[in-house]
Amino acid sequence: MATRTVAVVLAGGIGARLGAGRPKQLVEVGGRTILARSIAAFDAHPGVDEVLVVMAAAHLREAAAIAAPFRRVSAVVEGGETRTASSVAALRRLEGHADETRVLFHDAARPFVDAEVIGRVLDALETHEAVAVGVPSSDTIVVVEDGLVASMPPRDTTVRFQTPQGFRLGTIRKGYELALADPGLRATDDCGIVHRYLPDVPIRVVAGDERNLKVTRPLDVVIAEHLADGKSL
Ligand SMILES: Nc1ccn([C@@H]2O[C@H](COP(=O)(O)OP(=O)(O)OP(=O)(O)O)[C@@H](O)[C@H]2O)c(=O)n1
Ligand SMILES: C[C@](O)(CO)[C@H](O)COP(=O)(O)O
Repeated sequence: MATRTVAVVLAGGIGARLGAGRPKQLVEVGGRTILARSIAAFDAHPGVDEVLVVMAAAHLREAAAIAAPFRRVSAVVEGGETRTASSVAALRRLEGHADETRVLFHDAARPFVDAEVIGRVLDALETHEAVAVGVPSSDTIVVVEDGLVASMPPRDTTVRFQTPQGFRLGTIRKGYELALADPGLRATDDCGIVHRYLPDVPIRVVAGDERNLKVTRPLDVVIAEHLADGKSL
């Protein structure tokens, strides 16, 4: 049987930083919810077989209604308290899938992910077990400890991570198995799990896109409306 590809759309957050009074993925930009836009990108991609949506318990019904028209959505499942817990909820749902399955984790809050970015991740998964998406930073990135600059990596060695992040299912399962046994577990993304708990697994970084922004704060909605209008950045 051909290797399957599952896209996990992580929509389990509450959008505290946006402060819209409801989860930001339920907010409309250009007349369509952020969640619908994110699901649509994967549902329409020829390399994706199945889309799994993870949503906060209180909004499962709204998410199911938004997901209903998309034919590749297999389920809308309840997430957890943190993004990490929502990724784990998705992995539990994928327990019956083979280790070689390709799995893409995407922030529902990035509604302008496009087919080229998704395609680059899938292509890189042919040769790598873990793949990240990055864009160059125009700012200098520094590591700060106790209010003091601890290190300044040369800017041309840094990128800003976006999603989707892609993995062979067996690899990310193993990473989370080790992570969940660590009482000090803290991670902001799924590549962070592989980097920390499976340090021998190389994570390939492919080019992202500035339009693939994460709607996080009110200014991001202004930019998202601009992009939804078909305008360029
Ligand atoms: N418990 C959580 C927290 C976050 N996410 C998802 O992970 C993505 C990135 O998270 P973030 O931008 O931080 O979203 P929120 O947690 O909703 O935002 P905030 O931190 O401002 O509350 C989002 O699509 C969000 O819905 C999730 O699935 N489950
Ligand atoms: C996964 C991510 O989008 C990569 O930049 C980011 O780490 C998510 O962070 P958030 O605090 O959950 O928005």
